[in-house]
Amino acid sequence: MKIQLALDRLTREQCFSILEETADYIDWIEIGTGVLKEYGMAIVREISAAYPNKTIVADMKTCDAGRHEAKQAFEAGADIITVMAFSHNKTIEETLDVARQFEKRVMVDLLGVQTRDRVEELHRLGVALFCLHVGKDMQQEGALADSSLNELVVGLESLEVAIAGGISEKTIGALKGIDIAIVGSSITGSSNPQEAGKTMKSLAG
Ligand SMILES: O=C(CO)[C@H](O)[C@H](O)COP(=O)(O)O
Repeated sequence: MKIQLALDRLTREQCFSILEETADYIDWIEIGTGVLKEYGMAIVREISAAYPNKTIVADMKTCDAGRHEAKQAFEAGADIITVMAFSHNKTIEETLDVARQFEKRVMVDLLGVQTRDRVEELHRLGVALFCLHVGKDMQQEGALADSSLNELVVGLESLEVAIAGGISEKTIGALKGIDIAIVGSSITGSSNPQEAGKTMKSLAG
């Protein structure tokens, strides 16, 4: 399983310092939505230039104006952008179209999606990378990401599946059938991000 490190609620300096400590243990770098709102596409340009061998995920959480936002992020160096599952189909189609032009990818964030109907529809539209997601605010009520979320996508062909939502050293080992574990605060909030990243990588297998 790959590790996607989510850089959320951090300054530019903290992002770079954590990346320096953890780069050996992570596969994909996610520039979190809050970091994008603070620093814009400049930080996508900086991180993609500093880490040319990593896959750069810009957590745009796009839900409208898909063509524009996808172009903006891909031009800045993102390899993958996130788009919300509830977006209009036109938004999904346009982001997929731009991704094809740039030879990049779209990850559709299933935050809030509870039934397979929408997932199947998105799959028919050409979505091949999904993120099962328990949001930060849901986590405050005790919800955490686990393999049961996989029911939303199981059986759909030619998919890669990521999962996010409070993944920790205690839970990562039980994530069955998942391709990418998105880990944020368990690493970025640790007093020793390097050690936390190393442990996560070894538990991810
Ligand atoms: O997309 C996100 C929030 O919307 C986060 O990147 C994701 O939840 C991972 O962070 P954490 O491990 O701290 O939950």
